Amino acid sequence: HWRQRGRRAAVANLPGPYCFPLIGALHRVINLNPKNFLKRSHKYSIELGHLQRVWVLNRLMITSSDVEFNEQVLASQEHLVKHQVYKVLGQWLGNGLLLSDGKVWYQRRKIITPTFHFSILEQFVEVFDLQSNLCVQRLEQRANGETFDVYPFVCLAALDIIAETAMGTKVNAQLAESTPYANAVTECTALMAWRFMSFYLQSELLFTLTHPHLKLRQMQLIRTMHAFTTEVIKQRRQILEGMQRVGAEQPLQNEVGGKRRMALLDVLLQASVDGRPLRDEEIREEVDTFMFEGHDTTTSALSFCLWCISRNPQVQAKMLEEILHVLGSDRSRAVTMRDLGELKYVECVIKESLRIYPPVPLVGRKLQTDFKYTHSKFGAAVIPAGSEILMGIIGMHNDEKNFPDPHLFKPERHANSERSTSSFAYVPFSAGPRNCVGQKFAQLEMKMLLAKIVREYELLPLGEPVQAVVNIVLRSDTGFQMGMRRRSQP
Ligand code: HEM
Repeated sequence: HWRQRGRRAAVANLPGPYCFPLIGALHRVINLNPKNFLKRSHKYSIELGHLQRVWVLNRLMITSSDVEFNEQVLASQEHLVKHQVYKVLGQWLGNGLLLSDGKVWYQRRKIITPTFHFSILEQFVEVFDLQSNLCVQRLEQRANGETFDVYPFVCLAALDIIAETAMGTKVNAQLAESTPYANAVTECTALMAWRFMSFYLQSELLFTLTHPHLKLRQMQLIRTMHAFTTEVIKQRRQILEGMQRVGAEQPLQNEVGGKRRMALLDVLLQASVDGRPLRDEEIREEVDTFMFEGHDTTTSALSFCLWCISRNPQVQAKMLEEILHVLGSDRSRAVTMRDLGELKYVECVIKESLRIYPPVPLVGRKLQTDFKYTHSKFGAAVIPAGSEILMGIIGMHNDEKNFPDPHLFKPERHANSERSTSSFAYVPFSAGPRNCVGQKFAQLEMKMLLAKIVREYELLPLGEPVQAVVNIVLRSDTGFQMGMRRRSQP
């Protein structure tokens, strides 16, 4: 119902770049790429402030690293539809929780939230423990004091972990005989990350027309992944039905190690919406979403965190002291959920790394209805329906108004969770109704891997510094370079 003139008047209270007739500020977005995105956004933010209106063609974008504004968007129960940029992932993830909206999202969120219950996470800690041991073992080849990139090691560990917990199936990403599925997940993630940051490659049509061979490859990869998850679901459903027929109390048995352990998939198989169970295709969308969201983000988080630790020897020493105190030095003892709960300083280290390098640096919404807000500087106003809102998590986290000396790595900031500013100034997992369902899962997984790696190896400040780039999730253009040396056994 908004006419162009009305839309302009509605946001006239906000600053923004000069907009040419018809094209608007196209010049500002057309040559954005993963490498220059963060620098440019920072520069624009200094020039014009944290909250801006940007017209591109007839699209109205509100870019905001303004805590007051973002709090109202994130906390809203109404403005939950994702920005269209996420559509790049659509052919792989379908209507999974990350991309869906409306009733589908609401119903699935209700089913999925309890899958991350404490008692289920506790079983996953066993998977974290065993897969982290494997990661530590694989790092041995690099513990020679020479520079290397830790990213591939962490990525495969994260993939193994999410596959085993989400599907109850091993994909052996960390072993030599990795499955085609695991390879397809990593290749497809990289391909989509590349498309994500290009203004025109986000469109499926333009991508197909300009890169037909890559489109074909993308289709092959998606086919491989869908075939695999579909088969896992089918087998798991058969087992479940078989067990239910014989009336077993604990219906599912994990084929690995003979332990009874639920997978996220099992919860989905047993769930129903409006009295009907979820169809295999719907379940597949959720499993695929976990596989993507659950490995790419944690890989980014862990890689940046390890890099920060390697550059801050005092932090590392303090971590080691806590780890040895809580876990001891006996490598054969399994680390439990309770142990992880006691690693308070490690938790602060993770939080600080997520502050400086949030794996999801920005989140976007597309307004379906008008968004009314009030702001201490811009007053009470409305952003018209149809507008796009891009919220810079990384901008808020690195703003000195929210965190003094924002570039300093200071885990102590988080020690006594006192905060002078709004809790919405620190949102690595987003906030409000569409926050991350996997937050607890991710924190436990990270604690386990970091604690085991730091207990075994000293991380050395070798190689180039990280250079953050936005590739769906935050990555580093220079990799995550460091050295490692085995610690003498205490
Ligand atoms: C350090 C690791 C992680 C970070 C920083 C992170 C961050 C986020 C953020 C910021 C969002 C909101 C995205 C948006 O609004 O566009 C989100 C959503 C989501 N995350 Fe995570 N995440 C992490 C790990 C995980 C893991 C391990 C899982 C699954 C096991 C997971 C599953 C999801 C799902 C399903 C959503 C969509 C929720 C919804 O829209 O209702 N995440 N995550």
